[in-house]
Amino acid sequence: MGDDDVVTRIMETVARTAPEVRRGLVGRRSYLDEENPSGESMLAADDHADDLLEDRLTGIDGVGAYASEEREGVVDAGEGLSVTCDPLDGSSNLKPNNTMGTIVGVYDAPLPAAGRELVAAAFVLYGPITTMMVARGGTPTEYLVDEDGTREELRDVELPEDPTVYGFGGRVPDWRADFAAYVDEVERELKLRYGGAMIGDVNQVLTYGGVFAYPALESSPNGKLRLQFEGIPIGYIVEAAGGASSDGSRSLLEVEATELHQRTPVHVGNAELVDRLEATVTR
Ligand SMILES: O=P(O)(O)OC[C@H]1O[C@](O)(COP(=O)(O)O)[C@@H](O)[C@@H]1O
Ligand SMILES: [Mg+2]
Ligand SMILES: [Mg+2]
Repeated sequence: MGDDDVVTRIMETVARTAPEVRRGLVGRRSYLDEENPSGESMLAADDHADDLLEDRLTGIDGVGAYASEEREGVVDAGEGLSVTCDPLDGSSNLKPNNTMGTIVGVYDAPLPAAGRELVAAAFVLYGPITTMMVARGGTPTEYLVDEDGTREELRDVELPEDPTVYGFGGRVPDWRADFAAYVDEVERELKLRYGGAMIGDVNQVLTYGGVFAYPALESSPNGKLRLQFEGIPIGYIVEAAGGASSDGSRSLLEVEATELHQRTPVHVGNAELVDRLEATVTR
């Protein structure tokens, strides 16, 4: 099977697993007595989604490695492409029954790998309906995911030219002065839409235009989000939709990946808003 067919199988498999992940949320809203490699508490739902995705994705002929936010090392699955997952992005939203997602990256290289090695990226959004966004070279396509995991193509996604929304993570007193100055400008022009799951917040930016950031913090100079599982796939999708991504000084796709669980500041959205961010903050 050529790499292109393997990517197709990966995307079909993620879609087929999505309704199972969604059904598995029920009854898994409690925290385990465990931390993930980033030192964060894990919900039973994080663990369950990770196990499901690992099982299904490593079963594909042509997938050689699986890694996720929820496990320390890389699972060896033989020869082939490397798949990364954030099995549940925004899982602290499960308790208040709010939006969450699954983020997937496909790399043609051993992990950790930089953005230039990415061949496709996708996310599933568990909102009022289940949708999936897939980017593999061209403009991203949004799909509706049915209850049996089949996909119906909805639209090609390009960022609207007139942005309207913003959402920024982290506690405001923990923001650096340069980022706070940028926010001061942006909030005069756009309206706040922050839901606490990057995937939901980024999808609002893809829909309405604007900017999402989880910036460098005083207490955490590399921010919160993970480059491999979150930053690179989301940067790739937003850039494919005509927008831009940045760690504060360069595209997220240009950041070197030295550790599997390394963190990075994440800023994505309309190019003009990301350019202005880069001109305002120092990194
Ligand atoms: O609770 P905070 O600090 O606002 O963090 C929210 C951010 O953390 C995340 O939940 C991190 O992702 P995980 O849920 O996959 O750990 C993002 O989705 C979100 O943008
Ligand atoms: Mg996440
Ligand atoms: Mg997660």
